[in-house]
Amino acid sequence: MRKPVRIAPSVLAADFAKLGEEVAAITAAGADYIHLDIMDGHFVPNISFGPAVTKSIRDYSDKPFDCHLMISPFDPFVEEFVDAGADIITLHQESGPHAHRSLQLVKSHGLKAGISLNPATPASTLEHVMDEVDLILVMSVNPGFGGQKFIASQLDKIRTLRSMIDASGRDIDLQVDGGINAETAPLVIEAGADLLVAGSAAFKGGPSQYAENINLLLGRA
Ligand SMILES: O=C(CO)[C@H](O)[C@H](O)COP(=O)(O)O
Ligand SMILES: [Co+2]
Repeated sequence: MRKPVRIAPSVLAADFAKLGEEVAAITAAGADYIHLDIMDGHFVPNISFGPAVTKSIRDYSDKPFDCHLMISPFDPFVEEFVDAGADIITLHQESGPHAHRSLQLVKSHGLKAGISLNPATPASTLEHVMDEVDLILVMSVNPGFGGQKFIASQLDKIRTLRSMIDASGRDIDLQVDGGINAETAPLVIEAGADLLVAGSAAFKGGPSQYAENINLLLGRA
């Protein structure tokens, strides 16, 4: 049976000068997870923030911290994110040669382990790690920046992954990230996604708009 669709607002689009308050406000507005985009200026062409900032905002929400690590190497930083209060840590399939080992490393800390695919990476690359993953993240933009346009070719990949997850019989979240708004959210949900990341569309208009933004994305408006 399909899980209810949930929302993980990305704080990349929040006001960084008041990040704690922003996290509290988006939690109160109905966020299911808090999505944290970690960028290193090496794996992706942008730098965001790291474990120290993650830890500093941990107490502003009681929702799971969903850490999307766009970094290479990945393994040496896992423990710092565990200590910072991460609940889910997602690596990129493309960020190193040992994804299976990296997933096991995350799980060895008792956390949920996710794996993400860039737009050019096929679903089939996950065939042999299905037993290790708790979350699969389909990037519907090239990672590195918020506010980009949704890449429609990823809908087929979402459908393929939905079939792979259903066939596995395992409880795996199917997350989509990048360019999610009121127009694209229904498309990815129809294709099989059950966890939506939204940065710009969740945080637009300031705190008074956050609940309305989330309701719109989840089709409740
Ligand atoms: O991982 C990301 C970028 O690499 C972000 O989570 C994503 O881009 C969210 O921003 P938006 O909803 O504005 O596209
Ligand atoms: Co992200």
